[in-house]
Amino acid sequence: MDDIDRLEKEILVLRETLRRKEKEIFEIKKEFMPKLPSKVEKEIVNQNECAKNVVKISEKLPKWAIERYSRQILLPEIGVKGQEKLMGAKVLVVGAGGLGCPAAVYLAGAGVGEIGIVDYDQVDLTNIHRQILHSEADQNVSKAQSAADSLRSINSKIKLTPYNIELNPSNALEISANYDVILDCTDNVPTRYMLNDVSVLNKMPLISGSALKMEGQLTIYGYRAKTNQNDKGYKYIGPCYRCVFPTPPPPEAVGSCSADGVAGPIPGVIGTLQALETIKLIVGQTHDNLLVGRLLLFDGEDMSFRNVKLRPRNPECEICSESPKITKLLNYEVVCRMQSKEKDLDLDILPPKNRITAMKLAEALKATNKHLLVDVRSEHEFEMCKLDGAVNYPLEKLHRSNIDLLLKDIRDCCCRVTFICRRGNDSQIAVKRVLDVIEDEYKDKITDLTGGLHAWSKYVDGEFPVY
Ligand SMILES: Nc1ncnc2c1ncn2[C@@H]1O[C@H](COP(=O)(O)OP(=O)(O)OP(=O)(O)O)[C@@H](O)[C@H]1O
Ligand SMILES: [Zn+2]
Repeated sequence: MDDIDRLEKEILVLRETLRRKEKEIFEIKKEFMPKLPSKVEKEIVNQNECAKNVVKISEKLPKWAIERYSRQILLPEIGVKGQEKLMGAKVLVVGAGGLGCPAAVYLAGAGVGEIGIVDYDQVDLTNIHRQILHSEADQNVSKAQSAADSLRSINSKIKLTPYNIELNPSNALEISANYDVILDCTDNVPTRYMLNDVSVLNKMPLISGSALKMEGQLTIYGYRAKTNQNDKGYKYIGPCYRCVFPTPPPPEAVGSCSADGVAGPIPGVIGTLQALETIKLIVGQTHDNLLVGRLLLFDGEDMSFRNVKLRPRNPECEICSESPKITKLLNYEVVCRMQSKEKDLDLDILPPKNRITAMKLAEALKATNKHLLVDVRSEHEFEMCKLDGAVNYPLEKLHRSNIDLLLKDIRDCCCRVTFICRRGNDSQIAVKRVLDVIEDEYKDKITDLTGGLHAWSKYVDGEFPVY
């Protein structure tokens, strides 16, 4: 009996050992088995499903896009949704110059789905210090084409359409209708008014930049936002360009890069910020964060950025009011009384005897050294390059009060006098002013150099710089 008891006890101990060993094996196996969801674990699974939804959205963005644009997708301001919007957006950049080049670089870099670039001009050596999409090898190539080629090398995943044409009232509405946003990167008043009217008529925001000398400006015109009060669903928040500037400025008050100069980084800063505003607008930032109803002023001399409030939207505005007077595009060169393209037009205000060609002047200068050359360009330009022996009387200082000094020079010289400028128009104005006051005996001896220093460089001395 004792033996039976002892054996039964041994079996119990062995069973206990077996259970323990089985538990150990179970614990080891559990590490490699999927967990069964508890209540808490179920919630985690649900969250993961939400995460899966986010992943599902981001699945619209292919791997290459997530990798390529990751640095901006990481920003809460852009994120996956913002990137999708950027990739679906169509932006028209008008002008592939100082502003258009940097603006387009950042738009292409950000992956804006379609970029149209309009410019009628060809690349010139004087452009390259600021128009960063063009290189020396692109001289005389269409700017629109050169810009599109450079942008393609920055981002081959986007659609680029170069328009090697002048945007004008006959084509502007049709071309821009293919886009969501317009960037005004041009340099002339008629085109500014036209782009404003295009923006209002086609209901698309206009990101407007300008840069001259050491200063730049930036704002957004024609910005509309969703509203519930209105059946149409949208209303204007800020002004349009006409609300702020109902009438064009007088032609003489308008400067240009070719006449007044510009430091390359100025349009670089403004064009870059045009791209930033465009990106913010596309990803859906509200007007509080955008330059709507305010103008950003950048002064490159003291490095200040200022915001000034713009005039509010004009309820009587000719184009963006409830009952607009302007319902189609106009002839903006006539309305603004100025040309959109800088053309080498001859003022032709002098009689032929008071004009001399570059070739004739070269012969006359060879024949005698008693020929006074009066250069009426600015002191700056005169310092840049001048004809041998020329004296400088800038046109802006050539008024009745100080013209006497010049008349004395002419009388003392008692020989022929030729007035010179860059293209041959200011020199005619100077000759006219002098002819109006000088004695008759000197009148036949006074001429202007037809076509100015550009003609001198073309017909006499190819080494003379053209700028
Ligand atoms: N209506 C228009 N259609 C197409 N392109 C335009 C229009 N108006 C202006 N542009 C373009 O806008 C660009 C403006 O560039 P930017 O201000 O740097 O001046 P630019 O004309 O290249 O140089 P510069 O004044 O020194 O000769 C130019 O390339 C010009 O050809
Ligand atoms: Zn308006």
